[in-house]
Amino acid sequence: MTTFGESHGKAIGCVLDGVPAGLEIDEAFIQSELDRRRPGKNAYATARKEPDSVEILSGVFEGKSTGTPIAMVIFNTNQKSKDYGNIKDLFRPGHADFTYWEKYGIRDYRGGGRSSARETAARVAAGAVAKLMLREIGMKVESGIFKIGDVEARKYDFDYARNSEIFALDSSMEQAQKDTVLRAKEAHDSIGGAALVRATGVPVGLGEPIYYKLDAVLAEAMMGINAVKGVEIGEGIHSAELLGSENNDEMTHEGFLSHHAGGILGGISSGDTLDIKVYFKPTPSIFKPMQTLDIHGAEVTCELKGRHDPCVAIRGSVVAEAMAALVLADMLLLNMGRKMEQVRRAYAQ
Ligand SMILES: Cc1cc2nc3c(=O)[nH]c(=O)nc-3n(C[C@H](O)[C@H](O)[C@H](O)COP(=O)(O)O)c2cc1C
Ligand SMILES: C=C(O[C@@H]1CC(C(=O)O)=C[C@@H](OP(=O)(O)O)[C@H]1O)C(=O)O
Repeated sequence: MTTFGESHGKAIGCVLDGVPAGLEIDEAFIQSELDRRRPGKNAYATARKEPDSVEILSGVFEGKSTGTPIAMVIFNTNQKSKDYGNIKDLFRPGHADFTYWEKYGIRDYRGGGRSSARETAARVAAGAVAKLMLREIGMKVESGIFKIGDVEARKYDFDYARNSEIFALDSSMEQAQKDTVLRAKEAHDSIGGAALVRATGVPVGLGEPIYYKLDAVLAEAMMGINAVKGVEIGEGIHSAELLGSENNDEMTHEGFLSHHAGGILGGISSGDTLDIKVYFKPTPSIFKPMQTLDIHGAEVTCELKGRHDPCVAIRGSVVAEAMAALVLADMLLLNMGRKMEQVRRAYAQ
């Protein structure tokens, strides 16, 4: 996948290459995935209202993939770029303004340009196609928010079906998480959070033993999402506190007796459910005055306008799902023909 476009430009989109021919492309499903990530839906998201209607430009004929690049476009409709005039010459603390300016010497300051997570809509469109492919072989990728600020769900048991309201299932926990977001928002501030991405139906054998380990590739894909600051697989950093006897997943004919490895051993999927925790920092653009520098090097106060998410983890979790689906789809294709019997079968006369 490659993406293009800026937050306040004409459009954003993606080109997805390598999709096998003959995959049924359910456009309604792709749109429904975009609707889950779409901004402007509720009090927990940025107020920027974008329909995020996706249009397929190529690679699909009579409802099926043709094996050629699938290009998709989403037009921007609600930029309100005037609100960003006051950040033209200054660097928002915590955002990419400073580094883009230093690196390129030119910056589309309207809503962060290319550094805005508006771009992630295109990833969700591509991820939806990957999900369609995974679906055909019984794989599913879902996510839920397990932590907002210090409000953390103890058991990660989400109602994935309510996928536009992705908080913990436990209703008192969900309320506490929602209250935490609204409190931060009312204080003109923002709050961090974390999502659990879960893939089920994953076959044994995805991921390469050394250079393209499944956990390494997933971590790179997750860290490539705006505002992601940490990724854990399975027990993750907590495993550093455990004894081997506590952390090992013992095996029986019924399967693994526990789930600390998170579905990956030696960089290769074990056939167990895949568990990836993705940690998002708080939204950098907040409505409290902050000290910063301008492009001339003067110390100035940054007072922001514009429309921003109070907690990026909520919509970010949908992006994390898309990235996981893309990685898994890649790994499925990479895993073809790794045994001579598969090669013989594929080329049998
Ligand atoms: C779904 C999503 C929505 C986001 N919304 C905002 C936002 O409204 N305002 C903002 O300042 N940052 C937002 N961010 C985060 C910035 O895009 C990100 O912090 C910025 O590009 C700097 O990159 P870094 O945090 O990875 O260093 C969002 C991130 C995601 C994943
Ligand atoms: C528009 C979206 O989210 C945006 C992500 C974002 C950022 O800095 O990441 C900043 C805000 O928009 P703008 O680029 O206009 O400042 C958010 O509204 C979207 O997700 O579709």
